[in-house]
Amino acid sequence: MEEVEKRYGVGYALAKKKENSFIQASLLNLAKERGIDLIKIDTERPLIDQGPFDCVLHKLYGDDWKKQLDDYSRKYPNVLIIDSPEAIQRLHNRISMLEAVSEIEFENESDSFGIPKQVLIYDVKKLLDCEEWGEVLNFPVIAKPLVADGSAKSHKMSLVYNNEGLNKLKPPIVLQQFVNHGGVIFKVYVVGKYVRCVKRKSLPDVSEEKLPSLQGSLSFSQVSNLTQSERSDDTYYKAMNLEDAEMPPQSLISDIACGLRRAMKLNLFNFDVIRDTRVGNRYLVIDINYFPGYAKMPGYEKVLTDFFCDVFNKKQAGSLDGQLGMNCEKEVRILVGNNGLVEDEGGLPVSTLKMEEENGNQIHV
Ligand SMILES: Nc1ncnc2c1ncn2[C@@H]1O[C@H](COP(=O)(O)OP(=O)(O)OP(=O)(O)O)[C@@H](O)[C@H]1O
Ligand SMILES: O=P(O)(O)O[C@H]1[C@H](OP(=O)(O)O)[C@@H](OP(=O)(O)O)[C@@H](O)[C@@H](O)[C@@H]1OP(=O)(O)O
Ligand SMILES: [Mg+2]
Ligand SMILES: [Mg+2]
Repeated sequence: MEEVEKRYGVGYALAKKKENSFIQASLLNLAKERGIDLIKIDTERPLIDQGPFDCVLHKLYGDDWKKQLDDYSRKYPNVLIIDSPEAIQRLHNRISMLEAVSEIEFENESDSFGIPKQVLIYDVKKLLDCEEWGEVLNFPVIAKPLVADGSAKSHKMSLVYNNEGLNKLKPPIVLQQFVNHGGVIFKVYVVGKYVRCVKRKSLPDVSEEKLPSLQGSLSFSQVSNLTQSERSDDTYYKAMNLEDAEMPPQSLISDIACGLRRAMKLNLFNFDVIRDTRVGNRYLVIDINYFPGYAKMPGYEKVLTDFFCDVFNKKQAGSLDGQLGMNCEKEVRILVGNNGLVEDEGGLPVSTLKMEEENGNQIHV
């Protein structure tokens, strides 16, 4: 008798905008060819009445969705929820988000990494009382909403040059040291053990000489997500040349990616890194996002399909326990290049790195 190929169902629950960008025919077709069916979860109906799926992929907010996932896991203990809502939750707060960076164990002699100095401001009184935070931070600072819940409001930032610029801010906010970084940000996309680093344009440096002449503050939102035409209207960004920017060391990026994946127990995220121009070999993680815009990576279809195949192969081999293990494989492919949003160089693989990680007892994907 002919053996029937086993097929796997991945249910996805995404906001409309995300669904429109991520769920492309090219992804659906490639996954299908490899035995994986991506099936839309109807968020208007109870999750518990749908499927059962082998895996649930999701980016939705709120307690109701979390409860639905919990109930689903109870009913179908074998379903893989990628990723766990509890693990995703820490990325919804800009303090707990960056605490993950300090949980990375890491040895790298030539480069260092960390996060910018930052202070949590809950009320206007503390905000205007510069003595409260002035010992930690110097102007310019960036004010970021504490909550990162995917709303437009949560992306509204201000670059604050002086006391006058503080007046418009609405706590709770995180005041973060603005660090000159040459106008280039590195976005590192992680999909399980796969890591890709791309360059994007960022805020330009603020010179110490110019600082006294700058007025109040500058409001902005998702600068590194602007399209070419949106940006070219703005003289602000014209001076920067992305091609000239040197990439960060690959070993450093892969160490941080593996470390964050393990510390956060997340498989699908990206993080933003800047290089402190004053120090040169010091890198700072400034933001971590759950399930970012993968569709902007050329070839994302294969990356995601490989990831699903890995997960299901391991599941079939009985080496997954319903939770995805977080150890990095010894081989981590790092693709370094620009991505489609800016000047696209196709992101060809430049090296295969050997990692010194022991796999230990944990299961890994
Ligand atoms: N500490 C910092 N020093 C210098 N520039 C910074 C700093 N923090 C943020 N920026 C700039 O502000 C931009 C937005 O900050 P951040 O990434 O925290 O916001 P976000 O809205 O969460 O972004 P995303 O769209 O990636 O989710 C960064 O891409 C970078 O250009
Ligand atoms: O669509 P979403 O709401 O998930 O938007 C995410 C966006 O991806 P998109 O490109 O698909 O819009 C991401 O862009 P890149 O980092 O990949 O450039 C980043 O801005 C996230 O912070 C956003 O997530 P949020 O913080 O708002 O939850
Ligand atoms: Mg960011
Ligand atoms: Mg963000």
